[in-house]
Parts: sequence; structure tokens; C-alpha cells
Amino acid sequence: MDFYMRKMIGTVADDILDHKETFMASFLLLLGSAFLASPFHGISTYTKGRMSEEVMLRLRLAIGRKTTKLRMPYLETHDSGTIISHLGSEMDMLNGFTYYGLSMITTLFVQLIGVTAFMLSVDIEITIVFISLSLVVLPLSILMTKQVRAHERVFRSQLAHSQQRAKEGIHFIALIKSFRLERKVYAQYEQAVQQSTDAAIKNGRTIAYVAAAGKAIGFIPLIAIIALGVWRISKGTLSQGELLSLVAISGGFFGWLQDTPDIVAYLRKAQVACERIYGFLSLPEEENGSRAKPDRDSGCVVKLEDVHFAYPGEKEVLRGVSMEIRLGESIAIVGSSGSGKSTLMKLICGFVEPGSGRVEFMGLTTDEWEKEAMRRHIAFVSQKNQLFPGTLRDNLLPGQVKLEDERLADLCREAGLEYMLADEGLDKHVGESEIELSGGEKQRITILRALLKDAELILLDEPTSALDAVTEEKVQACLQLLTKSKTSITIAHRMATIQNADRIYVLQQGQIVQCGTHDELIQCNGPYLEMLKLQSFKDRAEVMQWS
Ligand SMILES: Nc1ncnc2c1ncn2[C@@H]1O[C@H](COP(=O)(O)OP(=O)(O)OP(=O)(O)O)[C@@H](O)[C@H]1O
Repeated sequence: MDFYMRKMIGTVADDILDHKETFMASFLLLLGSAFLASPFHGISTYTKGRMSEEVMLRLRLAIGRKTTKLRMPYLETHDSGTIISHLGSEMDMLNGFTYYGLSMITTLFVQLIGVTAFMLSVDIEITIVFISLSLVVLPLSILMTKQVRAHERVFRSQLAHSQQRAKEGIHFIALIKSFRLERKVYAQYEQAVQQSTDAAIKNGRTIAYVAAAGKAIGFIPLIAIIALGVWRISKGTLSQGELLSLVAISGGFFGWLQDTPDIVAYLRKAQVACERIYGFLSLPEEENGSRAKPDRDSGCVVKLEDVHFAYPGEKEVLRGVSMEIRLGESIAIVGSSGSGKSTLMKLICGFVEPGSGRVEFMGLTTDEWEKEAMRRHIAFVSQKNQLFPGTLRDNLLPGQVKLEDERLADLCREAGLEYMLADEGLDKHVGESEIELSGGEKQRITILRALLKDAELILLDEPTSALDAVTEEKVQACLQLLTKSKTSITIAHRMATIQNADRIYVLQQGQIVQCGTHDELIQCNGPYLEMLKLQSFKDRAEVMQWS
């Protein structure tokens, strides 16, 4: 419709110049085509917006889903700034691309076909010259934008880096203030932001050169049409109206041609955003088996056979670990710092897979399990004591477990959390601003949450490390009561908390060096006794210091 309208401009001009009677009809056709073209612009704008939002929605969901499926070692060792950047600035860039970029590409082909067809209907020779020159100019413009992609890559990674710096600044603010590092941290942030800005400016400069050059070379086909057209008019083989039509028809495409470098530069930037998002979406996911039900006949809750494990690029953390934990047993793991205790827990939860050997949970190896189904049977209290944003109730019952408020409040009291119920009760917000709660309070909430999950296996990674002696005793009693009928594995530094365990494993430099009950282990002159002596010496020293 648009090209037809442009062609009619020349026809009307010729009708006026030649005093033709068809002038009125041509003029009405011109107006009619202009009028009819307008709804298509509306439809086009709506379709572009709709398509762009749909694509964005799918990408956002894919990124969100991916984040929940990534392997734990990746999440532990990669900065969240990169993920935030995927969800933020890179998505914004892609939003622009899906709105403008994709329509630009489709428009190019539609326009090229339209221009060719309508120009051919006016004059074959000039059309061939125009299209041939355009096809030379187009790849030239695209070539000029090559550098943009490299600069954009630098800019994107610098931006992710600066976002990570900002996040760290907020997260570790108390630490930063206590060490008076505000200036240093700000200087690092400033440097990261400056570097990303420099990269963006450098890229902007390249795009500006390219745009200016594009404007200049984009004029070539138009100048050629006009020159050739005027010459043909002088020869009497082309009318003025026909030249006007040709210039008008090519006008739509000509504007596009001039802007091509700008547009291609923009597409190259979007390409970098796509590459980064695609790279993230292609990251390996947590391995998942197909089995969703335990093999109840196995009798063992956890079984490890000659397990070796190393984090990517690191030396071995676990070396030939074997253990069998039966239903209802209460197991303790002790060992020096860095000996691999938490890593052992991660293996049992299926957060990491062994390099060699077998890790079995309820009769199936962790890679046979469908991980979500497997973790339904495990409650894990990690060292970090993380709370979800939300109320005390949300934090205690985050999953499918339902419990009446009264019973929940009773359990809170048993766990020494009664004062938390004072004003708002279970509606008290505990997770949004975790600094409001002490480490001990968070620890008690996370322990109670794990116990309420009603899982067969309870994993406790130093569950009472943040508690004072009195509260520890209370929580310990509560823990023993609540884990009585369950299988539990506890990592503890304080020997007092594990003396009643059915079996204690002593881990040293990734190997199990001793195994037995407390009474058995203190009979041998081994590392367990050493640790016990050291601790009682430390405890005594502490008491002396206080007295
Ligand atoms: N995600 C990781 N990537 C690389 N190395 C890791 C990772 N997590 C732990 N490690 C390393 O593995 C070793 C064992 O760590 P682990 O946390 O299992 O020890 P631990 O016995 O629980 O120590 P602690 O008692 O101090 O908590 C340590 O040297 C640690 O630095």
C-alpha cells in the first residue's frame, strides 16, 4: 500500500503536468492508498510489541528455570552479578532487539521485494542500477560494524562486573564499615563502573563513525537514480512524474539503506546479549535420574562406597570414603576444618556428584534419583542458616507440610523461640531483613524448619554452633527428642553435642580415619581422643578466663 501510494505521487504529478482528465481519479487513489495504509501501521506496532513481550516472557522464564536447575558448584563459584545482568540489562537490550531489530530484518526483505516490483513497473533500467548499487552498499555497511561486537562484549562483561561490585558493597556493608573499607570498596566500584562506561563510549564512537559513513555511502544509489533520471528526461525516455515516482518509491528503502550501519551495529550489540544469555542457558544442569521412589528393601538410608571427589580444578577433597547408615541411626561426623565434612553432606544431598565410587540414598544412587523427589526425603540445615523472605510461619512451613498454628507455636516454644511470638506471633517477619535476628535465633528457626519437614533423613551441618551454652543445651535436648525416630547425620565441632550418637566418623584430610561410638573411640589413642582433649582444654581455659 505504501509503495503504491509513493508510485501514485508521480502519476498525479504527470497528470497535472500533462493536463490529463484522469488527474482527479489518480489523486483519489493516492489519498485512498494513504488512508488504507494507516491501519496496517497500527497492526504492525501492536504485533511488534506483542511478539516482543512474548519472546521476553519466554526468555525470562527460561532464565529463571535455568537458575533453579544449575549445578551447585557453578552457583557457589560464580558471581550473581552475571545472572542479574542476564535478567536485567541484557534482557533490556534483547527487548529492544525483538521490538525493532526483528521487524527491521523482515522489513528489509519486504522492502527490497516491494521496491524492486514497483520500480520495475515504472522503469527497468533505473531499477537495475538502483538495486545493484544498493546490494553493493548493503554489505559494505554491514562490514563497517564488525568492531562493534568486540567492544560490546567488553562492555557487557564490565557491566556484569560492576553490578557484582555493587551487590557485594550492599551485602557486606557491616564488614566493610567495621574495617573502614568504604573508600576502598567505592574506589573499586567506581573503577568497575568507569571501565564499563569507557567500553560503552568506545563502542558509541565506533557506531558514530559507522553511522556517518553509512549516511554518506547510502546517498550513492539515490544520486545515481536522480542523475540517470534527469539524463533520461533530457533524452525524452522518462517523464518527470516517473522520476518522482522512482525517487518516492526508493525513498522508503533509501532511508533504511542509510541507517543500515546503525541498525546492524545495534543488531551486533543484541547479538552479544544473545550470546551471553544463550551461554547461560546452555550451562550444564544438575544431573537428574528418572527414579522418583526409594528402594525400601535396601535397609540403608545412606551408603557410600569408595567415594572420591574433587571440586573442578581443585585437588581431591574426599579420598576413598565408605560408610553405611541404617534407618533410625544417629550418626556424627567430626574432623578438622577443611577435612571435607560439608562436602560429604553435599554429596548425600546430590548437590555434587562423586568423581568415582557410589553414593546411594535409600537404595538408589544419587544419579538414578530424580533430584526433587529425592530431596523430599531429606531435611538439611546448612552452616549458613538462611531464612526465606517472609514470616516466621512461612519460614517454618515453606513446603507442602501443613500444621495448625497452635501446634506450631508450641514447637516454637519448645525450641526456645517463645519470645518471638510475643507481638505478631507467627506473622512476625523474620526473613526480609535477616540482620534483625541473631545467628542463634536464625539457627533455631532453621533447625525447627528442618524437623518440621518430616523427612526420613536429617542432615545437620554444625546445628548449634551459633548458640550460647544454655540455649545449646535446650536446643540439643529438643533436637534429640525430635530426631529420635529419624535417621540423622550431624557435623559438629563441639564433642558434647555428639556423644550420644550411634556412630561417630572421624574425617581427616578427606579420609575416614576412625569410626565407632564415643565410648569406643575414647578407648583408643587416636585423633578423636586428641580432639576431645583439645576441646576440654579449650573449654577449661575459657571457664578460667571468665572466672
Ligand atoms: N565450591 C567449592 N569449590 C572449590 N573448593 C571448595 C568448595 N567448597 C569447599 N571447597 C574446599 O573443599 C575443602 C573441604 O571443604 P568442606 O567445606 O567440605 O570442609 P569442612 O570439613 O566442612 O570444613 P569446616 O569444618 O571448616 O566447615 C576445603 O579445602 C574447601 O576450601
